[in-house]
This record gives sequence, structure tokens and C-alpha cells, in this order.
Amino acid sequence: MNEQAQQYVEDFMARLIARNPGEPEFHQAVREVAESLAPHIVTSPILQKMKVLERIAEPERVIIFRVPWLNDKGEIEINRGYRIQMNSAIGPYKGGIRFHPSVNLSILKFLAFEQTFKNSLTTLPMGGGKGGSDFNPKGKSDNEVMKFCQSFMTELQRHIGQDTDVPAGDIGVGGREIGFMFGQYKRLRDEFTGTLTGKGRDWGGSPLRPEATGYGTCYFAQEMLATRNDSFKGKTVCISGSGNVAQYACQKATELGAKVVTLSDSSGYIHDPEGISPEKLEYVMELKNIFRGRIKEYAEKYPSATYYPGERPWGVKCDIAMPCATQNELNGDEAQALVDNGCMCVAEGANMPSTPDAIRIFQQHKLLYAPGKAANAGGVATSGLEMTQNSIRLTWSPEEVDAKLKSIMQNIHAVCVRYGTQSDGYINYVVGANIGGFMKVANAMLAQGCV
Ligand SMILES: NC(=O)C1=CN([C@@H]2O[C@H](COP(=O)(O)OP(=O)(O)OC[C@H]3O[C@@H](n4cnc5c(N)ncnc54)[C@H](OP(=O)(O)O)[C@@H]3O)[C@@H](O)[C@H]2O)C=CC1
Ligand SMILES: O=C(O)CCC(=O)C(=O)O
Repeated sequence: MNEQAQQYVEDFMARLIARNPGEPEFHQAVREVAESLAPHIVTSPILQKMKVLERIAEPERVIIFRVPWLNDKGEIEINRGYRIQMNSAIGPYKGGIRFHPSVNLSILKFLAFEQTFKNSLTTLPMGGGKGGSDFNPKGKSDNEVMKFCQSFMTELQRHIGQDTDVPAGDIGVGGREIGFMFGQYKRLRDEFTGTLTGKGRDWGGSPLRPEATGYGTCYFAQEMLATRNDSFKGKTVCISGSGNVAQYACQKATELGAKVVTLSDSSGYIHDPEGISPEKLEYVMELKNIFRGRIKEYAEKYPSATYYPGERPWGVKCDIAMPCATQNELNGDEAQALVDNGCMCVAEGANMPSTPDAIRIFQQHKLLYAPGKAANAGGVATSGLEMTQNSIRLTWSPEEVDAKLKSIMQNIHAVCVRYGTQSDGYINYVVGANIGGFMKVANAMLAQGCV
């Protein structure tokens, strides 16, 4: 980056931080994009005059609301609900809902900001949004989760709609929560529409939506590996997390011929050098999705595995790393450990899991490294396909959806190659995804004037 572009980034970030104090995750996400775009913005009078990046970094609307609900003891509990309606230049706001005690404005704004670029990359007509609550579903009964979801939706319903804002799942929000929220939305609005995605297959959901984020991340990694005439076959893979994205990344990587040796949760990780076979993964799915247990129980069931409490899996030797848990879960030291152990490819299933230091190390060592906004876009892309199926009142077969998902991931990869290939031939997927995602949104904002 030349001096003028560097100065642009520093000035832009100083203003953004002053306007949004105490929001480190939001600053981190915006800085990464500003650094990719600055060389283009400083040579574009129209982007500067129309303040396109400044407007993209300012949410169109932020909704914050009280969520009171009754626990099983009959006591009142109070949580805070949010919806960030970030950008609607290319379609209705679209993005997941996260239920986790760490949820705050900074985290949701970073997620909504990233979502704007990710959704644009899918080529589908979806703007960017994200929402959630500091509600902690862990340890709550089904009844308590339902009461919370109903109260959350009682307020949220007035701000969303199939042509306005279409939420979906994220951390702590899966099929169970979407069901409770959809039921309440339908009751209050008296309409059966595709206002939420990730619905059950029998009531408007798309085949493969649960699988889509993990599968899509593997399809993207396949494309990256192919640029070096390589594939998943015979590779050792480390995955973090053991939720929705991690489970289906593990399933697809295994199907493609790799051996997945780790999974984790916020308490620690398991290492199974023999590999997490389809049968063992079935156990993980039951453990996590039905019994809502902890990953350490895997090591109690399978003697081939060891459980490492309080640790993350990045010290385990692998060829491919797939962080699929949460933001900033892979730091510079861990990135260096992966490099030292011969890792060649990092595909992010989670949103912003690698810290800026970690990304720098991956890129310095010329690893195949793909940021979440490109690699994990298969989830929201399939949500877009669910919206289409809801609108035409038809359901496609799993094979049709899978083919569309694969083609979308291949196209996102091609866009990253187009905008991210450096003069030395190295593909900078961060730059490629940021520029590729920006183009369509920026053009739409320019066409739509000062709104
Ligand atoms: N679901 C989707 O379609 C999409 C999800 N994503 C991203 O993928 C990631 C995972 O989401 P998803 O699988 O849906 O969520 P789940 O709730 O299904 O699973 C989350 C997993 O991450 C772990 N985790 C959560 N917070 C932390 C933390 N602070 N430290 C360590 N581990 C943690 C959880 O462990 P524990 O149970 O202990 O909390 C759990 O294993 C998120 O970054 C999400 O934004 C991206 C695109 C689409
Ligand atoms: O499917 C969706 O709408 C949202 C998925 C999501 O939250 C994400 O891509 O981070």
C-alpha cells in the first residue's frame, strides 16, 4: 500500500473509532476492509465524493430492545435483544441471530458489516444484517428457550419481513430456536412467509441449509487446493468448534478423503489421531444437538482420543486448518505453530476467527488462506436459495441445492482470484473477497444516490 492509501486508512479509522468507541471487533473488521480498498478509493474521486465506504460502515438502523421472559421457577429474567440493519443496497437485510452471553453491539456490528460483503459475494440479492441477544441457552430447558424466543420475536417481528429483513441462525441459534421464533412470528403476523431461513424441511426449509456452511467451506477449500493441483485426499485436518459449522465441515472433509483429527468447544478440544469417522461424528451430532453435552465426553467414549481442557487445537500437526467456532479464536502464536507444523491451507468456517497477526503470518508464509466472508458464504447463500424456494412455493431436491451451492462457492473463489491475485502469483483472498464484495454494493449505492 502506498503512503497516500495508508494515510487514508489511518484518517478513516480515526474517525470511525471516534464515532464508535469501545467496539474493538467492529474496528478490526472495518480496518481489514479499509486496508484492502484504500488503494482503489484514493484513485476514485466518485467513491470519495459519495462517501461510499463511510456509509457502508454506518448501519442503516440499529434496533435494541428489552427481552423479558419467565424462567421455569416463575421468575422474571431480562435480556437485551439487537438487530443491526447494516446495508440494504442490493436486497433485504439478511444475516443470522446469535444467542451468547458475549453478544454486544461491537460483535453484532462486525458481523453485520462482514455480512454485507459476504452476501454480495454470493451474487444473490441480499443486503447485510445481524442480530442476537446476550441470552445464554446453555443449561436452559426447552421450555425456557421457547419462552425467550417468543419474547425476542414479539419485539423483533415489527422490524422484519420477507422483503425487509430475513434473519437466520448463528451461534446458539439452530433448528430448535428458529422453530420457536418462526412459530411466534406466524402467530403475531398471521402470515406464512419466508421471513426466517433455516426452517425445518417440512415447513418451508431448504434441503441442505443445515449442512451448507460446513459443506460450502470445504467446497471453497477444494478450489483453493486445486490452484496448487492438490485436494483433500489423504490430508489431516484440524477443526475447531463442534456446532453446526464444525460438524458439517467434518462430514464433508471426511467424504472428500481427509482425516479430521480435532473438534473443540469453549472448554477444550479433543484430538483423535485415528480420525473422526462418520460413526464417531454421528455420536458428536447426537451429543451436541440432542443432549447438548460437552466435547470432552467424546474422549470418554473413544479411547483413541485425548481431551485437552482449556486449550485450542492449533498446536496439533495438520495440513489443513478450519476454524469453525468463533471470532479471534486463532492468534499469531497459534498461526506460527500451524505454519511450523506444515499446515498449507486455512479455510475459515467461522466469522473472523483469525486475528490480524495470524492473517499476517499465513500470508507471509504464502499459505492458502481464505477469510470467513468468502469461505463460509455457503450458509447464507443457501438461505438465499431457501428464500427463492419460499417465493416460488417449490422445494428443490438436495442434489439441486448442492449443485447450486457448489457453483456459488466456485464463483466466489473465481472472484477472489480475479481481484486478489498479486504480481507474484500469490492469491490474497482477503483483498479478493473485500474488493469483490464491495463492487456490487458500491455500484448500487452510487446508483441509488445519497441514501
Ligand atoms: N450457522 C451458520 O450457518 C453460519 C455460522 N457462521 C459462523 O460459524 C461459527 C460457528 O457457528 P455455528 O456452528 O453456527 O454455532 P454453534 O452454536 O452451532 O456452535 C458454536 C461452536 O463454537 C464454540 N464456541 C462458541 N463460542 C466460543 C468461544 N468463545 N470460544 C471457544 N469456542 C466457542 C461452541 O462451543 P460451546 O458449546 O462451548 O459454546 C460450539 O462448539 C460462528 O463464528 C458463526 O458466526 C458463519 C456462517 C454461517
Ligand atoms: O443464513 C443466513 O442468513 C445467515 C448466516 C450467517 O449468519 C452468516 O453467514 O454469518
